[in-house]
Amino acid sequence: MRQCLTFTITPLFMPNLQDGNMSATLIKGKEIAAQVRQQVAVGVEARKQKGLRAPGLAVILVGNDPASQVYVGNKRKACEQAGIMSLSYDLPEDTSQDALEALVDELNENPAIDGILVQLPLPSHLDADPILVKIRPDKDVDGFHPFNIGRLMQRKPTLRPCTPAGVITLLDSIGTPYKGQHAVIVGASNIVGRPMSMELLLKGATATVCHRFTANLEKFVGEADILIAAVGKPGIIKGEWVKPGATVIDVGINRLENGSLCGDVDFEAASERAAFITPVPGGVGPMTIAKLLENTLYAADVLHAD
Ligand SMILES: Nc1nc2c(c(=O)[nH]1)N[C@@H](CN(C=O)c1ccc(C(=O)N[C@@H](CCC(=O)O)C(=O)O)cc1)CN2
Repeated sequence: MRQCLTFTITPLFMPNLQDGNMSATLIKGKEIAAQVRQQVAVGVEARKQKGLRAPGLAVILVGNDPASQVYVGNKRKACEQAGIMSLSYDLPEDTSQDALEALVDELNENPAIDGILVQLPLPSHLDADPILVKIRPDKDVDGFHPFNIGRLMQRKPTLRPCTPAGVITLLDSIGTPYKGQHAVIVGASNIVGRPMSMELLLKGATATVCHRFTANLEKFVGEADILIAAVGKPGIIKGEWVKPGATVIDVGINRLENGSLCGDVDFEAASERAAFITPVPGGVGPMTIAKLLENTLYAADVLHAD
């Protein structure tokens, strides 16, 4: 029986009920992510005390996508702060499929590496699927490999996709009851929407996934006790659609022309109706990185314990 690493997150807030007017309480993902990262740092230090090596993460970036460069830079910095050894591979835009797959093969065999991460999206001439399948499932700290997705489907999650796992930690932090609640996920991507629906099912919520062919999105959004917006279109969720008292988790990170970031939800209007809401930036994004570190420590402690 494999051991399971569980961390406790301290709630950071109380509901915000002022003069009978509901204005949503902010779920401060950045602060919760800092707690998770601190707990990972403690776990890494405990390994060192036992004379074990630091967990190792290989981070592969292909090309020059500016957003990916920011995310990868933040992942490497977070590794350093937690005491995780990170190996950086910054490959040119014209890297071939064969070269990338050969690098994954090499890292699969490297005993100092517990996790391999290929930053997405890849340049358009590369096919991500065969590369992600090549990563050994026990080193797949992104949780994208069919084996790890299958484990999640079977209620036996091992390495869980980082963003949905981070959303669950945020929902747990506010004491979400799940059972009897209707969770509506808008967006059906492999990275977020689909695994998010599985995570919420495992928690006992009734999960509905909406996508680009869904007729009457407003109706589904209006029925959501837990609303997860993961589309990547600024303001696609109107504030007045939100069910009063709902929990709104905005996974969308959209960069506007003026350089500022916004989510998929019309934040101001939704805050008037929701009980809890995540901001963008400072909500789900930092949790993705915190969960990556948690997965890397789990791979080292549990999957590579021998
Ligand atoms: N291999 C992967 N590729 C991608 C993933 C992933 O989980 N694995 N997810 C996204 C991007 N992503 C992680 O890589 C990611 C996105 C956003 C953030 C974040 O912290 N955002 C900040 C704002 C940062 C900024 O200034 O732009 C926030 O929301 O506060 C972290 C990770 C796609 N690719």
